[in-house]
Amino acid sequence: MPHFGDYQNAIYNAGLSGVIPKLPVDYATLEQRASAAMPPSVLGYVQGGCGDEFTQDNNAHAFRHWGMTPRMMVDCSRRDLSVELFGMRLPSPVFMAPVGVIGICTQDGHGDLAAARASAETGVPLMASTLSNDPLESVAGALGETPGFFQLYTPKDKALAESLVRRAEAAGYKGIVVTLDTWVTGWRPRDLNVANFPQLRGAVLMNYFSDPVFRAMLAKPPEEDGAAAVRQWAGVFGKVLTWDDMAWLRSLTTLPLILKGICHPDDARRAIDAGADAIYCSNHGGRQANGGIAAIDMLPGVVAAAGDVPVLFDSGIRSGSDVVKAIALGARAVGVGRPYAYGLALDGAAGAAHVLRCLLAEADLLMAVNGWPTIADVRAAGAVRI
Ligand SMILES: Cc1cc2nc3c(=O)[nH]c(=O)nc-3n(C[C@H](O)[C@H](O)[C@H](O)COP(=O)(O)O)c2cc1C
Ligand SMILES: O=C(O)C(=O)c1ccccc1
Repeated sequence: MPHFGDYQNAIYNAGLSGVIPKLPVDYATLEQRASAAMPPSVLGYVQGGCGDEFTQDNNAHAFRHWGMTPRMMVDCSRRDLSVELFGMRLPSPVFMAPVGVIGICTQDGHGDLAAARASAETGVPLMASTLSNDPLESVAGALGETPGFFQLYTPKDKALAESLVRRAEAAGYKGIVVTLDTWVTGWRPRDLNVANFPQLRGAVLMNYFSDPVFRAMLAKPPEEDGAAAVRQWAGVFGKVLTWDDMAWLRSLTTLPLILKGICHPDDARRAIDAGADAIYCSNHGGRQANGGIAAIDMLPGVVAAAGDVPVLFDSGIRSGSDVVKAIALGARAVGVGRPYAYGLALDGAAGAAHVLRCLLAEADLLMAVNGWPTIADVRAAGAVRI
Protein backbone atom coordinates (compact mmCIF):
# COMPACT_ATOMS: atom_id res chain seq x y z
CA MET A 1 0.00 0.00 0.00
CA PRO A 2 1.48 3.38 -0.93
CA HIS A 3 1.94 5.90 1.85
CA PHE A 4 2.06 9.69 1.66
CA GLY A 5 5.46 9.41 3.37
CA ASP A 6 6.83 7.66 0.27
CA TYR A 7 7.35 11.14 -1.19
CA GLN A 8 10.39 11.33 1.07
CA ASN A 9 11.94 8.22 -0.49
CA ALA A 10 11.18 9.58 -3.94
CA ILE A 11 13.12 12.75 -3.12
CA TYR A 12 16.13 10.92 -1.69
CA ASN A 13 16.17 8.44 -4.56
CA ALA A 14 16.07 11.23 -7.15
CA GLY A 15 19.05 12.70 -5.32
CA LEU A 16 21.04 9.58 -6.22
CA SER A 17 20.87 10.75 -9.83
CA GLY A 18 21.77 14.28 -8.88
CA VAL A 19 18.19 15.63 -8.94
CA ILE A 20 17.07 17.86 -6.08
CA PRO A 21 13.46 19.00 -5.57
CA LYS A 22 12.44 21.81 -7.92
CA LEU A 23 10.69 23.57 -5.05
CA PRO A 24 11.70 23.56 -1.38
CA VAL A 25 9.98 21.17 1.00
CA ASP A 26 9.64 23.67 3.87
CA TYR A 27 7.38 26.70 4.13
CA ALA A 28 10.00 29.30 5.05
CA THR A 29 12.09 28.65 1.95
CA LEU A 30 8.98 28.34 -0.22
CA GLU A 31 7.77 31.75 0.92
CA GLN A 32 11.20 33.27 0.25
CA ARG A 33 11.28 31.81 -3.24
CA ALA A 34 7.74 33.00 -3.96
CA SER A 35 8.59 36.46 -2.63
CA ALA A 36 11.42 36.73 -5.12
CA ALA A 37 9.36 35.43 -8.04
CA MET A 38 5.88 36.94 -7.74
CA PRO A 39 4.87 40.39 -8.99
CA PRO A 40 4.98 42.66 -5.91
CA SER A 41 1.29 43.58 -6.02
CA VAL A 42 0.14 39.94 -6.15
CA LEU A 43 2.67 38.93 -3.50
CA GLY A 44 1.53 41.75 -1.21
CA TYR A 45 -2.09 40.71 -1.56
CA VAL A 46 -1.37 37.02 -0.85
CA GLN A 47 1.28 37.42 1.82
CA GLY A 48 -0.29 40.32 3.67
CA GLY A 49 -2.90 40.46 6.36
CA CYS A 50 -4.82 42.80 8.57
CA GLY A 51 -3.20 45.60 10.58
CA ASP A 52 0.33 44.89 11.74
CA GLU A 53 -0.26 41.20 10.96
CA PHE A 54 0.05 40.14 14.58
CA THR A 55 -2.90 37.75 14.27
CA GLN A 56 -1.55 36.34 11.05
CA ASP A 57 1.88 35.71 12.58
CA ASN A 58 0.32 34.39 15.76
CA ASN A 59 -1.80 31.90 13.77
CA ALA A 60 1.34 30.10 12.67
CA HIS A 61 3.38 30.70 15.81
CA ALA A 62 0.67 29.38 18.14
CA PHE A 63 1.20 25.83 16.88
CA ARG A 64 4.47 25.87 18.82
CA HIS A 65 2.48 26.07 22.02
CA TRP A 66 0.75 22.77 21.38
CA GLY A 67 2.65 19.52 21.82
CA MET A 68 2.10 15.81 21.33
CA THR A 69 3.54 12.82 23.18
CA PRO A 70 4.91 9.94 21.08
CA ARG A 71 3.96 6.34 21.79
CA MET A 72 6.35 3.46 21.08
CA MET A 73 6.04 -0.22 20.17
CA VAL A 74 2.93 0.33 18.03
CA ASP A 75 2.79 -1.30 14.60
CA CYS A 76 2.62 1.69 12.32
CA SER A 77 3.94 -0.07 9.23
CA ARG A 78 0.57 0.64 7.58
CA ARG A 79 -1.05 3.99 8.07
CA ASP A 80 -4.47 5.21 7.03
CA LEU A 81 -4.92 9.00 6.90
CA SER A 82 -8.39 8.83 5.41
CA VAL A 83 -11.33 10.63 6.98
CA GLU A 84 -15.08 10.54 6.46
CA LEU A 85 -16.80 13.79 5.53
CA PHE A 86 -20.45 14.12 4.50
CA GLY A 87 -20.57 10.43 3.66
CA MET A 88 -17.46 10.61 1.48
CA ARG A 89 -14.15 8.98 2.30
CA LEU A 90 -11.29 11.39 1.67
CA PRO A 91 -7.75 9.96 1.37
CA SER A 92 -6.42 12.49 3.87
CA PRO A 93 -7.75 15.20 6.19
CA VAL A 94 -6.17 17.98 4.10
CA PHE A 95 -7.97 20.30 1.67
CA MET A 96 -7.14 23.48 -0.22
CA ALA A 97 -8.85 26.43 1.44
CA PRO A 98 -10.62 28.89 -0.86
CA VAL A 99 -8.07 31.45 -2.03
CA GLY A 100 -9.67 34.04 -4.27
CA VAL A 101 -6.66 35.27 -6.16
CA ILE A 102 -5.03 32.02 -7.19
CA GLY A 103 -6.27 32.91 -10.67
CA ILE A 104 -3.56 35.57 -10.87
CA CYS A 105 -0.92 33.58 -8.97
CA THR A 106 0.08 31.78 -12.17
CA GLN A 107 1.43 33.81 -15.06
CA ASP A 108 -1.17 32.49 -17.49
CA GLY A 109 -4.00 33.78 -15.30
CA HIS A 110 -5.49 30.29 -14.92
CA GLY A 111 -4.35 29.49 -11.40
CA ASP A 112 -7.81 28.23 -10.51
CA LEU A 113 -7.56 25.54 -13.17
CA ALA A 114 -4.03 24.72 -12.04
CA ALA A 115 -5.27 24.26 -8.45
CA ALA A 116 -8.05 22.02 -9.75
CA ARG A 117 -5.50 19.92 -11.61
CA ALA A 118 -3.39 19.67 -8.44
CA SER A 119 -6.53 18.48 -6.67
CA ALA A 120 -7.15 15.85 -9.36
CA GLU A 121 -3.52 14.70 -9.10
CA THR A 122 -3.28 14.51 -5.31
CA GLY A 123 -6.84 13.69 -4.19
CA VAL A 124 -6.74 16.78 -1.98
CA PRO A 125 -10.13 18.54 -2.33
CA LEU A 126 -10.28 22.14 -3.52
CA MET A 127 -12.67 24.67 -2.10
CA ALA A 128 -13.20 26.81 -5.18
CA SER A 129 -13.61 30.48 -4.31
CA THR A 130 -16.39 32.66 -5.69
CA LEU A 131 -13.51 34.93 -6.75
CA SER A 132 -12.07 33.08 -9.69
CA ASN A 133 -10.48 33.82 -13.02
CA ASP A 134 -12.26 30.85 -14.57
CA PRO A 135 -15.94 30.02 -14.21
CA LEU A 136 -16.77 27.53 -11.50
CA GLU A 137 -17.95 25.03 -14.15
CA SER A 138 -14.49 24.94 -15.80
CA VAL A 139 -12.82 24.58 -12.41
CA ALA A 140 -15.14 21.66 -11.56
CA GLY A 141 -14.30 20.11 -14.91
CA ALA A 142 -10.59 19.96 -14.01
CA LEU A 143 -11.06 18.25 -10.62
CA GLY A 144 -11.05 14.70 -12.03
CA GLU A 145 -12.32 12.19 -9.47
CA THR A 146 -11.57 14.41 -6.46
CA PRO A 147 -14.62 15.94 -4.78
CA GLY A 148 -14.74 19.73 -4.79
CA PHE A 149 -16.55 22.30 -2.68
CA PHE A 150 -17.82 25.71 -3.73
CA GLN A 151 -17.14 28.69 -1.47
CA LEU A 152 -19.86 31.31 -1.66
CA TYR A 153 -19.37 34.98 -1.00
CA THR A 154 -23.01 35.84 -0.45
CA PRO A 155 -23.90 38.80 -2.65
CA LYS A 156 -26.41 41.43 -1.59
CA ASP A 157 -28.70 40.28 -4.39
CA LYS A 158 -30.41 37.07 -3.32
CA ALA A 159 -31.19 35.99 -6.88
CA LEU A 160 -27.48 36.18 -7.70
CA ALA A 161 -26.62 34.09 -4.63
CA GLU A 162 -29.18 31.51 -5.69
CA SER A 163 -27.85 31.46 -9.23
CA LEU A 164 -24.27 30.84 -8.04
CA VAL A 165 -25.43 28.01 -5.80
CA ARG A 166 -27.55 26.41 -8.59
CA ARG A 167 -24.52 26.56 -10.88
CA ALA A 168 -22.30 24.98 -8.21
CA GLU A 169 -24.81 22.17 -7.70
CA ALA A 170 -25.12 21.58 -11.43
CA ALA A 171 -21.33 21.54 -11.78
CA GLY A 172 -21.10 18.71 -9.23
CA TYR A 173 -19.61 20.42 -6.16
CA LYS A 174 -20.20 18.36 -3.01
CA GLY A 175 -20.87 21.15 -0.55
CA ILE A 176 -21.37 24.90 -0.20
CA VAL A 177 -19.01 26.83 2.06
CA VAL A 178 -20.48 30.19 3.07
CA THR A 179 -17.81 32.60 4.26
CA LEU A 180 -19.16 34.83 7.01
CA ASP A 181 -16.19 37.03 7.88
CA THR A 182 -15.63 38.98 4.66
CA TRP A 183 -18.69 40.98 3.66
CA VAL A 184 -16.32 43.94 4.06
CA THR A 185 -12.54 43.91 3.57
CA GLY A 186 -10.34 44.15 6.65
CA TRP A 187 -7.74 46.92 6.98
CA ARG A 188 -4.73 45.71 4.98
CA PRO A 189 -1.81 48.15 5.07
CA ARG A 190 0.29 46.34 2.46
CA ASP A 191 -2.45 46.71 -0.15
CA LEU A 192 -3.49 50.17 1.02
CA ASN A 193 0.06 51.53 0.83
CA VAL A 194 0.17 50.71 -2.87
CA ALA A 195 -3.57 51.35 -3.40
CA ASN A 196 -3.98 47.90 -4.89
CA PHE A 197 -7.08 45.74 -4.66
CA PRO A 198 -7.01 43.17 -7.50
CA GLN A 199 -10.79 42.72 -7.72
CA LEU A 200 -11.30 46.43 -8.40
CA ARG A 201 -8.84 46.07 -11.27
CA GLY A 202 -11.15 43.48 -12.77
CA ALA A 203 -9.26 40.38 -11.64
CA VAL A 204 -10.92 37.14 -10.51
CA LEU A 205 -14.53 38.18 -11.23
CA MET A 206 -15.31 35.53 -13.84
CA ASN A 207 -17.99 33.78 -11.77
CA TYR A 208 -19.93 37.05 -11.80
CA PHE A 209 -19.21 37.98 -15.40
CA SER A 210 -20.39 34.54 -16.53
CA ASP A 211 -23.54 34.59 -14.42
CA PRO A 212 -26.89 35.24 -16.15
CA VAL A 213 -28.35 37.04 -13.12
CA PHE A 214 -25.28 39.28 -12.82
CA ARG A 215 -25.19 39.99 -16.54
CA ALA A 216 -28.86 40.99 -16.46
CA MET A 217 -27.93 43.74 -13.99
CA LEU A 218 -25.64 45.40 -16.56
CA ALA A 219 -26.51 47.85 -19.33
CA LYS A 220 -23.74 46.36 -21.47
CA PRO A 221 -22.03 42.96 -21.12
CA PRO A 222 -18.67 42.89 -19.23
CA GLU A 223 -16.86 42.21 -22.53
CA GLU A 224 -18.04 45.63 -23.78
CA ASP A 225 -17.89 47.71 -20.61
CA GLY A 226 -15.54 46.10 -18.10
CA ALA A 227 -15.37 49.15 -15.84
CA ALA A 228 -19.14 49.24 -15.33
CA ALA A 229 -19.17 45.50 -14.64
CA VAL A 230 -16.51 45.92 -11.94
CA ARG A 231 -18.50 48.79 -10.38
CA GLN A 232 -21.57 46.58 -10.34
CA TRP A 233 -19.54 43.84 -8.68
CA ALA A 234 -18.30 46.24 -5.99
CA GLY A 235 -21.90 47.28 -5.34
CA VAL A 236 -23.25 43.76 -5.04
CA PHE A 237 -20.34 41.82 -3.48
CA GLY A 238 -20.93 41.56 0.24
CA LYS A 239 -24.21 40.97 2.01
CA VAL A 240 -24.24 41.65 5.75
CA LEU A 241 -25.44 38.29 7.04
CA THR A 242 -27.19 37.92 10.39
CA TRP A 243 -28.71 34.91 12.08
CA ASP A 244 -32.04 35.96 10.54
CA ASP A 245 -30.55 34.98 7.15
CA MET A 246 -29.74 31.47 8.31
CA ALA A 247 -33.09 29.98 7.24
CA TRP A 248 -32.59 31.47 3.77
CA LEU A 249 -29.00 30.22 3.56
CA ARG A 250 -30.13 26.76 4.58
CA SER A 251 -32.90 26.82 2.00
CA LEU A 252 -30.41 27.59 -0.78
CA THR A 253 -29.22 24.02 -1.11
CA THR A 254 -29.66 20.43 -0.06
CA LEU A 255 -25.89 19.99 -0.34
CA PRO A 256 -23.89 20.06 2.90
CA LEU A 257 -23.78 23.65 4.19
CA ILE A 258 -20.52 24.69 5.85
CA LEU A 259 -20.17 28.02 7.65
CA LYS A 260 -16.67 29.49 7.45
CA GLY A 261 -15.26 31.96 9.93
CA ILE A 262 -16.81 30.66 13.15
CA CYS A 263 -14.49 30.97 16.14
CA HIS A 264 -16.86 31.33 19.11
CA PRO A 265 -18.48 28.24 20.68
CA ASP A 266 -21.85 30.03 20.95
CA ASP A 267 -21.79 30.81 17.21
CA ALA A 268 -20.99 27.16 16.51
CA ARG A 269 -23.97 26.02 18.55
CA ARG A 270 -26.25 28.55 16.92
CA ALA A 271 -25.15 27.56 13.42
CA ILE A 272 -25.75 23.89 14.14
CA ASP A 273 -29.18 24.59 15.64
CA ALA A 274 -30.04 26.45 12.44
CA GLY A 275 -29.06 23.52 10.23
CA ALA A 276 -25.37 23.91 9.35
CA ASP A 277 -23.79 20.58 8.40
CA ALA A 278 -20.28 21.62 9.39
CA ILE A 279 -18.48 24.41 11.18
CA TYR A 280 -15.35 25.87 9.60
CA CYS A 281 -13.20 27.44 12.32
CA SER A 282 -10.95 30.06 10.71
CA ASN A 283 -9.91 33.65 11.16
CA HIS A 284 -9.28 34.03 7.43
CA GLY A 285 -5.54 33.68 7.89
CA GLY A 286 -5.44 36.91 9.90
CA ARG A 287 -6.48 38.93 6.84
CA GLN A 288 -9.75 40.25 8.17
CA ALA A 289 -9.42 41.21 11.85
CA ASN A 290 -6.28 41.81 13.85
CA GLY A 291 -7.93 40.58 17.04
CA GLY A 292 -4.95 38.65 18.29
CA ILE A 293 -6.11 35.14 19.24
CA ALA A 294 -4.65 32.47 16.99
CA ALA A 295 -7.25 30.35 15.22
CA ILE A 296 -5.73 27.11 16.54
CA ASP A 297 -6.28 28.35 20.10
CA MET A 298 -9.98 28.83 19.36
CA LEU A 299 -10.41 25.40 17.78
CA PRO A 300 -10.84 23.34 20.98
CA GLY A 301 -13.76 25.48 22.17
CA VAL A 302 -15.48 25.23 18.82
CA VAL A 303 -14.93 21.45 18.69
CA ALA A 304 -16.41 21.03 22.17
CA ALA A 305 -19.47 23.07 21.19
CA ALA A 306 -19.96 21.26 17.88
CA GLY A 307 -20.35 17.79 19.40
CA ASP A 308 -20.66 15.27 16.58
CA VAL A 309 -20.87 17.90 13.85
CA PRO A 310 -17.63 18.03 11.83
CA VAL A 311 -15.34 20.99 12.39
CA LEU A 312 -13.05 22.08 9.58
CA PHE A 313 -10.10 24.30 10.35
CA ASP A 314 -7.61 26.64 8.69
CA SER A 315 -5.32 29.58 9.46
CA GLY A 316 -1.64 29.09 10.05
CA ILE A 317 -1.12 25.54 8.72
CA ARG A 318 2.46 25.51 7.47
CA SER A 319 3.61 21.91 7.95
CA GLY A 320 2.50 18.32 8.33
CA SER A 321 3.00 18.63 12.05
CA ASP A 322 0.53 21.55 12.09
CA VAL A 323 -1.99 19.33 10.26
CA VAL A 324 -1.58 16.58 12.84
CA LYS A 325 -1.92 19.02 15.74
CA ALA A 326 -5.15 20.45 14.35
CA ILE A 327 -6.53 16.91 14.00
CA ALA A 328 -5.42 16.11 17.55
CA LEU A 329 -7.32 19.19 18.71
CA GLY A 330 -10.49 17.93 17.05
CA ALA A 331 -10.58 19.16 13.44
CA ARG A 332 -12.12 16.69 11.00
CA ALA A 333 -10.25 18.23 8.09
CA VAL A 334 -7.62 20.93 7.75
CA GLY A 335 -7.29 23.64 5.12
CA VAL A 336 -4.10 25.01 3.62
CA GLY A 337 -4.13 28.56 2.26
CA ARG A 338 -1.03 30.56 1.37
CA PRO A 339 1.33 27.57 1.04
CA TYR A 340 -0.42 26.14 -2.01
CA ALA A 341 -0.85 29.61 -3.52
CA TYR A 342 2.95 29.96 -3.43
CA GLY A 343 3.32 26.50 -4.96
CA LEU A 344 1.05 27.62 -7.81
CA ALA A 345 2.99 30.83 -8.28
CA LEU A 346 6.31 28.99 -8.52
CA ASP A 347 5.34 25.98 -10.61
CA GLY A 348 1.63 25.87 -11.43
CA ALA A 349 -0.30 22.66 -10.77
CA ALA A 350 2.93 20.73 -10.16
CA GLY A 351 4.03 23.32 -7.59
CA ALA A 352 0.77 23.13 -5.66
CA ALA A 353 0.83 19.34 -5.82
CA HIS A 354 4.39 19.36 -4.45
CA VAL A 355 3.41 21.59 -1.53
CA LEU A 356 0.49 19.31 -0.67
CA ARG A 357 2.59 16.15 -1.02
CA CYS A 358 5.19 17.59 1.35
CA LEU A 359 2.55 18.40 3.97
CA LEU A 360 1.02 14.95 3.65
CA ALA A 361 4.38 13.19 3.73
CA GLU A 362 5.40 14.99 6.90
CA ALA A 363 2.04 14.28 8.54
CA ASP A 364 2.23 10.61 7.58
CA LEU A 365 5.80 10.21 8.82
CA LEU A 366 4.97 12.00 12.07
CA MET A 367 2.13 9.56 12.64
CA ALA A 368 4.48 6.67 11.85
CA VAL A 369 7.10 7.86 14.32
CA ASN A 370 4.62 8.73 17.04
CA GLY A 371 2.66 5.48 17.00
CA TRP A 372 -0.62 6.64 15.49
CA PRO A 373 -1.60 4.46 12.53
CA THR A 374 -4.93 6.20 11.94
CA ILE A 375 -6.53 9.62 12.24
CA ALA A 376 -8.68 8.21 15.06
CA ASP A 377 -5.46 7.47 16.96
CA VAL A 378 -4.28 11.05 16.50
CA ARG A 379 -7.58 12.38 17.78
CA ALA A 380 -7.48 10.03 20.78
CA ALA A 381 -3.89 11.05 21.58
CA GLY A 382 -4.78 14.75 21.61
CA ALA A 383 -2.39 17.64 22.12
CA VAL A 384 -1.46 19.60 25.21
CA ARG A 385 -0.57 23.24 25.77
CA ILE A 386 3.13 23.74 26.30
C1 LIG B 1 -4.82 35.65 -1.02
C2 LIG B 1 -5.93 35.05 -0.24
C3 LIG B 1 -7.23 35.08 -0.75
C4 LIG B 1 -8.27 34.49 -0.04
N1 LIG B 1 -9.51 34.46 -0.59
C5 LIG B 1 -10.50 33.81 0.05
C6 LIG B 1 -11.75 33.62 -0.57
O1 LIG B 1 -11.96 33.98 -1.71
N2 LIG B 1 -12.73 33.02 0.15
C7 LIG B 1 -12.54 32.59 1.44
O2 LIG B 1 -13.45 32.06 2.07
N3 LIG B 1 -11.33 32.71 2.03
C8 LIG B 1 -10.32 33.29 1.36
N4 LIG B 1 -9.09 33.37 1.94
C9 LIG B 1 -8.87 32.79 3.27
C10 LIG B 1 -8.48 31.30 3.17
O3 LIG B 1 -9.58 30.51 2.81
C11 LIG B 1 -7.96 30.76 4.51
O4 LIG B 1 -8.91 31.04 5.50
C12 LIG B 1 -6.61 31.34 4.91
O5 LIG B 1 -5.78 31.51 3.80
C13 LIG B 1 -5.93 30.43 5.92
O6 LIG B 1 -4.77 30.98 6.40
P1 LIG B 1 -3.30 30.64 5.84
O7 LIG B 1 -3.23 31.21 4.46
O8 LIG B 1 -2.43 31.37 6.77
O9 LIG B 1 -3.15 29.16 5.85
C14 LIG B 1 -8.03 33.93 1.23
C15 LIG B 1 -6.72 33.88 1.72
C16 LIG B 1 -5.67 34.40 1.00
C17 LIG B 1 -4.28 34.30 1.53
O1 LIG C 1 -8.57 38.59 0.15
C1 LIG C 1 -9.32 37.90 0.82
O2 LIG C 1 -8.95 37.33 1.84
C2 LIG C 1 -10.70 37.74 0.44
O3 LIG C 1 -11.17 36.65 0.61
C3 LIG C 1 -11.51 38.84 -0.10
C4 LIG C 1 -12.38 38.62 -1.17
C5 LIG C 1 -13.16 39.66 -1.65
C6 LIG C 1 -13.13 40.90 -1.08
C7 LIG C 1 -12.29 41.10 -0.01
C8 LIG C 1 -11.49 40.08 0.49
